[in-house]
Amino acid sequence: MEHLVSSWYNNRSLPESYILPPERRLGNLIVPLANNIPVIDLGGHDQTDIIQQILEASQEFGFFQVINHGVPSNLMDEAMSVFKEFHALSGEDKAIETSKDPNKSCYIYPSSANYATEKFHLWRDALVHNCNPLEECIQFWPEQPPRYREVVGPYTAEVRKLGFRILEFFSQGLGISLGGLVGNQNLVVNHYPPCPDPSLTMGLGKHIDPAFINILLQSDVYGLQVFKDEGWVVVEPIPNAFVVNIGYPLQIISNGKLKGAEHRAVTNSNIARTSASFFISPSHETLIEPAKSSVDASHPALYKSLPYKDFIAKYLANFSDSKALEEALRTTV
Ligand SMILES: O=C(O)CCC(=O)C(=O)O
Ligand SMILES: [Fe+2]
Repeated sequence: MEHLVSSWYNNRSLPESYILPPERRLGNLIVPLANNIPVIDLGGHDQTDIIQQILEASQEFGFFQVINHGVPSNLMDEAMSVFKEFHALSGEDKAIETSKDPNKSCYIYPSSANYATEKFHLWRDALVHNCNPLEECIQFWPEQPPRYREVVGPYTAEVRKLGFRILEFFSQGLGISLGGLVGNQNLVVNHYPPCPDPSLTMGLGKHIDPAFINILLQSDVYGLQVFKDEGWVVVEPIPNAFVVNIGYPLQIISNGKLKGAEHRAVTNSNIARTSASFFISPSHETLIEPAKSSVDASHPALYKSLPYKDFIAKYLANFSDSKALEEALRTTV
């Protein structure tokens, strides 16, 4: 646990191993606020209209925010509080609280999970655990802070319901049933402590998620950025909203119509930022391929057909190079 950033960062200058290579540095570039990422009201009754808005946002940005989504705001606030309390525990306590499952369905790591081999480290700690089936997983979750399970259990159950509702909108919009293809549902609680020099470091580098969708709880601290039209824009935190982004599998299933948007999380020097990603992913055997409804004579299949586990192997092998990943997944015609 000694490598967790939160275990050692206090009053330290930036260690060399956290400094990005020059071509990846942010410098003093000011990134503008994204003023047109759609905020979709899920409280309305016109399902066709909601589906249309979700599809348009996913085509244009791969990102949208949702409000009136049904997850109680006090549950969101309490979940964020216990996530912060968890990351404030000592390294020793974090080790104890994440070692309850011998099969390691709950774990914590610094940086990118490739700490030993990566060229530079990220300014981030991540707690990961499974969320489904809840009754089975919850016994392996942290018991510190004392309210962790009591709060995060109902929180993940509600976010899961929301996630399946959004997947159903995609299913109707794309003409394919996604609900039956779901496998893993897990929570990743990211923590980015205040950083001595945000211009030289990265919280979470540019990536497209490998899940169907991510339902992200951002705190009120800025840090999430999306790549749009050759530039980065900031996703503004909106009280009580969730950020939803689509991952590569939906880009492939929609035959490139929907966009798995590239995004990253930057650090800041004043205040810690905590975010919680709820990923809904395909099962290992699910064939990730353009849906028949997305392919016709004028829209030939752009992507190969791969079981999700093979998709993941290609994803991991090309993690740091999005062009190489796209090439590895594309058909050769
Ligand atoms: O911290 C954030 O806002 C982004 C998190 C993220 O992209 C991820 O967990 O995949
Ligand atoms: Fe992500």
